[in-house]
Amino acid sequence: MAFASSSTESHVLPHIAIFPFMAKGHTIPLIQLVHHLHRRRLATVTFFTTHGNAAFVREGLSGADDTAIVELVFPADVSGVPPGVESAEAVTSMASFVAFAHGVSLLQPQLEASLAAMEPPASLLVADAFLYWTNESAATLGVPKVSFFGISAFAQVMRELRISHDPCPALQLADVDGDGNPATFTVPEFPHIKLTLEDLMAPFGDPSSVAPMMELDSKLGKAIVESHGLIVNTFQGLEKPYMEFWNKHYRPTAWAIGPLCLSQTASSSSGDAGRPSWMEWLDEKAAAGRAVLYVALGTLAAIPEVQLKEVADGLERAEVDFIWAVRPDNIDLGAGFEERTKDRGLVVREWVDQLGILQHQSVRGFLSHCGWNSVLESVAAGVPLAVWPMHADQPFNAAFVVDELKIAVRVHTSDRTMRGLATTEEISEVVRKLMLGEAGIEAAKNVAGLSVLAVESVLKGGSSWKSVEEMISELCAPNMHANVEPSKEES
Ligand SMILES: O=c1ccn([C@@H]2O[C@H](COP(=O)(O)OP(=O)(O)O[C@H]3O[C@H](CO)[C@@H](O)[C@H](O)[C@H]3O)[C@@H](O)[C@H]2O)c(=O)[nH]1
Repeated sequence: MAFASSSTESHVLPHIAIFPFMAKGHTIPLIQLVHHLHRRRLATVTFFTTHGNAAFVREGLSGADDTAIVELVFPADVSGVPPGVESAEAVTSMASFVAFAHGVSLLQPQLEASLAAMEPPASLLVADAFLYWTNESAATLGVPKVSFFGISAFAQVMRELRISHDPCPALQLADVDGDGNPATFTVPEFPHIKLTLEDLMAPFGDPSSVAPMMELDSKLGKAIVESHGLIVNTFQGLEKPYMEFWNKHYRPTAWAIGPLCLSQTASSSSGDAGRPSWMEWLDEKAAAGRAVLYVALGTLAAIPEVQLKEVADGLERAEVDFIWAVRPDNIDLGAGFEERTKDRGLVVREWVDQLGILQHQSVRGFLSHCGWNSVLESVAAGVPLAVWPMHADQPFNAAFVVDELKIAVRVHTSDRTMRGLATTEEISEVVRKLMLGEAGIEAAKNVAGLSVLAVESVLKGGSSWKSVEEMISELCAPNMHANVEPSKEES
């Protein structure tokens, strides 16, 4: 228990090495974790990245100024990875995502050399589950290792239950019902949860990539099991049943330490750049008593232009006020769209402070692809969602926020697959339901309650506040170095 509650400088602080996967949605929460550790003086941190990602990381870490940043050299000539690509956002298909994850694994010798030279030695390595090979590095150097995966406890549990029940063959043979709805699998352990084949297979991307993605998935699943712990960016008030289920049936021990987005103070997230023009635009909307929809569809999925034009038409038809953080920045949203909607809408083609936008008093709804960070930020800000899952863990998140938490309405594609088109009519209808309908009012009421719990969990004495301390206390104890084999006992 040497490092518990180390709020004074008289302790020798543990030294934590943190290595995120090179994708914004995976790096941002670990940057936020550094701010948390820094603010509470719980540890000193060395943060690993590559040259191509260093500017983003340095900006994110400003304010946590005693953090050491180590820049590794991303390997050149990785088959299937375009030259110069060092972040998953630039990867355009699941096949190249697998190649990219392999390219990242080639950083192993550099990581190990750096860890071996670290002074003082690392007390703990926190690494993304996509960096499955870091288990071996940590074991070689005698350092305990914690996995971070960035998904919800719900998705983490559903991922395991999918493996143990394997309902996919039966669902493949099942017919759609008379209304065209796909067959569902009822999760026996949580009978209120119903999942479709699409929900279960979307984590592996388009059908042609299923085999290599499953192989990667099993490597990272094994790496999680063989870690000394699992960090989950969530909080008990949101996901208690799933955290308890995980800790009862699976290993390693999982700690709920979020929402990490609330760890980053305003000064560390907005820098010195002053108030951006879109925040001033939102101020004007608030002054005029207008409710604004925020639209952002993630950093990873490359959404075809034809689909984004449907979104634009849908927003125009819905006649709601909106701010849309669109990407890629050069996308064409259709002739005259921005001009025709300029009194109601604002299209932003830069990186924005998403949490800042969601926390703005004028923002009353979020049309999201349902990435877990976006969901948590929306919950933290008390903003109800319209969710349109596209791949990875997103369909699990959508089922959770729509069916269980009742804080969101669902966007459906015309063929009910993740790759199908969400039409102008669908976008318009769902957005109006969220911003103007009964469903939106109900979702807003529910999310407001969760927002209070989110804030409480990260305040002094809150469940996430305590979990961070417990994790460090348990894993950075001096005797961990004598025996870093994770327990093989089934719990
Ligand atoms: O202009 C922008 C755009 C994005 N963000 C932030 O970028 C993050 C995006 O994360 P998320 O909403 O989770 O989306 P993805 O980047 O798509 O996340 C990937 O990683 C997540 C965590 O593992 C998964 O849940 C998703 O399915 C996966 O696509 C959030 O913190 C946003 O606030 C900004 O701050 N400014």
